[in-house]
Amino acid sequence: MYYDEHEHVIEVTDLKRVYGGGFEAVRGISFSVARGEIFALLGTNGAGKTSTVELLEGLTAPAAGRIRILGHDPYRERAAVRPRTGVMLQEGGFPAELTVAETARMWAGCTSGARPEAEVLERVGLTGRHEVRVKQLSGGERRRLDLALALLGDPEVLFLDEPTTGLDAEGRQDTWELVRALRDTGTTVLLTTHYLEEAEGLADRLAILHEGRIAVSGTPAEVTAGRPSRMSFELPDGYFLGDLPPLAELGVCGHETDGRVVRLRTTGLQRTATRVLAWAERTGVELRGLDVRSASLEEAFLGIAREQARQQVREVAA
Ligand SMILES: Nc1ncnc2c1ncn2[C@@H]1O[C@H](COP(=O)(O)OP(=O)(O)OP(=O)(O)O)[C@@H](O)[C@H]1O
Repeated sequence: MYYDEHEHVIEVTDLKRVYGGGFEAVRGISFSVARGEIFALLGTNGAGKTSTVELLEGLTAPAAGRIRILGHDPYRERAAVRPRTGVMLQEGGFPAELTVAETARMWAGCTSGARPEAEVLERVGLTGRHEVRVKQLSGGERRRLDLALALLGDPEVLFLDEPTTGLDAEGRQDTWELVRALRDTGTTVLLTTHYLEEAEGLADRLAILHEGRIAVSGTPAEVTAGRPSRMSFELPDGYFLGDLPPLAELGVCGHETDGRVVRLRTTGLQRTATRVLAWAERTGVELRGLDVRSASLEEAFLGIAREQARQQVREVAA
């Protein structure tokens, strides 16, 4: 694996983006990505992911702050940066009448040092679809074509904006494997995604954006550390939450019930699970749909949204 934590291929400092009318979509964010690292930008809808990625791609100049891609300003020094980067946009927008092969050929014509089209189409699993028109491709196949075009120039830095949206489970796995293989040969990857399991499984480090700011960043383990784990189950007829041992004794820090379904949050999963199961055994009840999961990015994500909502309520009340 090629990974050099000292060589920052992407450096972002105090970045801001302001749209017409003065709306601040990106409000002073900073992060860096090392060579050979996969970095994921996550966030709620409208958090500012696409607005950030567009700045990194040099499509427009920031309102404030500094970006360096491979040591260059991607907007002012576009000619130095562009040939070394690959960009997979959310909507490729290719002519619908062209075939897959024609599209790749056209794109290769605009790409310096392009790899052979057939090789790149094979990498993304589009072999056998060369003569199909773009308009006849499924949504997932279109995403694969978008990815193939981003890879044509054998880029050092790859920007992927929601690369697996529209792909089925197998297509998603294939894309993840390909992205990992690229990373392992030294490609630096910055991706945005709505799928938390994608970031959890793929990213070396990530940042969760919320309303234009980075709410939390780090490795997936760092981001989930300290977040509660979850346990849920269904009680049999005639049993209620109050029949369980006291929640404090179970080490529970939060709970919800919905009829007989009980959801517990805990920072001591082993203790909680052991005591709940011991109670079930003693009482002779079967806990249906038993589900126990460690702290996950989903919990971190929901926690951030909850904290921000509470903050807003406090601000309105003040
Ligand atoms: N051209 C524009 N003019 C004004 N506001 C914009 C423009 N483009 C985006 N915005 C606003 O900026 C904010 C950030 O949008 P952005 O598309 O970057 O978010 P995102 O995190 O990529 O969201 P999503 O997950 O929904 O794609 C949103 O409030 C959006 O409405």
